[in-house]
Amino acid sequence: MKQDMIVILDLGSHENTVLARAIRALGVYSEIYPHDITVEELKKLSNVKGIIINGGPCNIVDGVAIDVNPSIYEAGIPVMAAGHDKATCAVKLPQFTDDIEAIKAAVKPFVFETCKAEANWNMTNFVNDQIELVRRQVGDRKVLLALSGGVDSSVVAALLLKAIGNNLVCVHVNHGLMRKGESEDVVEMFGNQLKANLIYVDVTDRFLTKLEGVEDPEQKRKIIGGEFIRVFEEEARKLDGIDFLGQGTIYPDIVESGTKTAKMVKSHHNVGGLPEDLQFELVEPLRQLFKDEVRACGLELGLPYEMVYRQPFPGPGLGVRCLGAITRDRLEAVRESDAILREEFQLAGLDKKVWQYFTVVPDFKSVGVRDNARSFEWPVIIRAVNTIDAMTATIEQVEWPVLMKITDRILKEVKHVNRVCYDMSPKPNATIEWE
Ligand SMILES: Nc1ncnc2c1ncn2[C@@H]1O[C@H](COP(=O)(O)OP(=O)(O)OP(=O)(O)O)[C@@H](O)[C@H]1O
Repeated sequence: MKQDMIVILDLGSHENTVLARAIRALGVYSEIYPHDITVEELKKLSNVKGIIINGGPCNIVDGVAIDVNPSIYEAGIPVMAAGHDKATCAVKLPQFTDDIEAIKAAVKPFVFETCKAEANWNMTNFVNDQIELVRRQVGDRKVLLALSGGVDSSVVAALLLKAIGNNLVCVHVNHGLMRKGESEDVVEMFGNQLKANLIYVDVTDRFLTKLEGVEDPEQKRKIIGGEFIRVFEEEARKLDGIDFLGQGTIYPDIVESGTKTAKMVKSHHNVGGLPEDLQFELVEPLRQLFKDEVRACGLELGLPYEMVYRQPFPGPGLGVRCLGAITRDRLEAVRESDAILREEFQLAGLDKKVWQYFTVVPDFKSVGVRDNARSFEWPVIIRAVNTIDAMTATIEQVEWPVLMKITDRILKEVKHVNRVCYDMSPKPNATIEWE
């Protein structure tokens, strides 16, 4: 890492990541470390230009107020504290809020005037650094990567491809629960255009057979996740001489699973659950990036806008939008109606505005009329929500004519459907997904 860095010491603030993002938005790289880091550990990090002690409400751990190692004040690195009265440094600020612009303004003088940090954090430098680091780590050995077509694994794939070319082996599993055209796009982009070493496995029948008659959402998720690992494992065992596993781990995954004051510890993002005898060393080139930086990195690597700004998609795919026990006809209805919704949202310019939008097909029918005769068919439910952090969500107020056009197309083009509804429920009380 050649870039200058401001180190944030986590003293129980909820805003550590906002602070890190604010500093990075100023063009200076920043990372969060536990409050009790030692001077020796600090000195091992490259190019540390300054330290910000970030105090906050969670600074009592197991009944004891935590504090930084006093020797860090003597490390010869400028120190600033926010929301920490006991700090013994010259610059002290009140506790930060989550307003990124306000934080940027507050820390700017410290970062540039006191620490003399250079604004050299940008994606061109990052990509060049990572290519060098990956080459150093991997040498001429091989890396296996599970490539979903999602933002994270796609950006990892593009980066590793630049770094090690055909020593990267990508595996894309089509479990039959992908959106329309999604697996085809992965093959087109990575297989045909970028000429990656791509193994494409279509295991639709295997997944749908496993899922037959399974109604419980948790059970469905478990089967899909478990079966995915089995398929991936089978493919991995067929290959020779793979030492590394590429992963789309990003910085929030690291922070959430690693800080000492965090109340909620989430498990590390990975292709978890691989058997122990399949031992790989990990290659995680995005582990320093926030999601918006991952997207910027993808663009820097030349991936198309639609791919890096793809809306979030649940791991179990359309499986949790085909409610109850999955059947092929309803799965097809979800896939086709979702494709129509995406097309029409794009035409109306809503694809760049709405955070997540999709359709759901429940496992009950209603009475309708088709060709002058009674019909008994499925409804399609449209959902379009906005959120900042996925903890709460509001409903997009889609213009009536857009909804009418989508409804009209779904009723005409999607088989076995006679009704379209719009889900008006915010989170809470509803969740974003139905299952
Ligand atoms: N169908 C698939 N084929 C190959 N790999 C997959 C598939 N689904 C998931 N993966 C792998 O599992 C990882 C975690 O999947 P998850 O659905 O949680 O995606 P994510 O965290 O949104 O990441 P991504 O943006 O890469 O999809 C992915 O990054 C990818 O490596």
